[in-house]
Amino acid sequence: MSSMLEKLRLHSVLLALLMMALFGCQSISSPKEDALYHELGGTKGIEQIVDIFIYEIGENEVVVHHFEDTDIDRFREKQIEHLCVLSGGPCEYTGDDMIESHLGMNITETEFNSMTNSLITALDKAGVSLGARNRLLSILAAMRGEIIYR
Ligand code: HEM
Repeated sequence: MSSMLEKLRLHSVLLALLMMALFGCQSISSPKEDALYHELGGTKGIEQIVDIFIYEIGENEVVVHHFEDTDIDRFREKQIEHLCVLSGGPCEYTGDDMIESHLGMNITETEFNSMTNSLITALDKAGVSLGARNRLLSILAAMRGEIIYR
C-alpha cells in the first residue's frame, strides 16, 4: 500500500516537472500574476504614471504642503518600485513601509481622497484602462489604515 502511494507521489512529481518544462513555472502557479503590471504598461508605463502623478501632486493644493521637505527623486523612485511590486511586476521595493513613511504627517481622510484623485487623473492621462485603474485603486485603498492619522 505504501509503495503504491510512493509511486503515485512520484508520478505527480514527474507530471509537475513535465508541465513546468512544457509551460514554464509561472503558468502552473498563477498565470496572471503580473497582468496588472502589464496593463499599467510595465516599468515604462509605471514611470510615466508616477511622473504625471508627481505633477498632479504639485497642482493639488489639499496635499502639496506635505511634500515641502520631500526629496522628490527618492519619492519618484520608491513610488515606481512600490507600484511595480503591487501590480505583480518583477521589482523589489526598497523604501520604508507605509506606516513609517507617513508617520507624523497626520494625513486626513480628505487628504487621502484628494491624493487618490490625483492618482486617478494620472492613470487617466497615461491611458490606463478603467478595469486596471480600479484594480490598482482597490489594492491602494487597503493601505488606507496604515497611512491616515499617523
Ligand atoms: C494608498 C496611498 C498611498 C501610498 C501607496 C503611498 C506610498 C508612498 C511611498 C511608497 C512613499 C515612499 C516611501 C519612502 O521614501 O521610503 C511615500 C512617501 C510619502 N507619501 Fe505617501 N502614499 C500614499 C498616500 C499618501 C498621502 C494621502 C499623502 C499626503 C496627503 C502622502 C504623502 C507622502 C509624502 C509626503 C511622502 C514622502 C515622505 C518623505 O519625505 O520622506 N502619501 N508614500
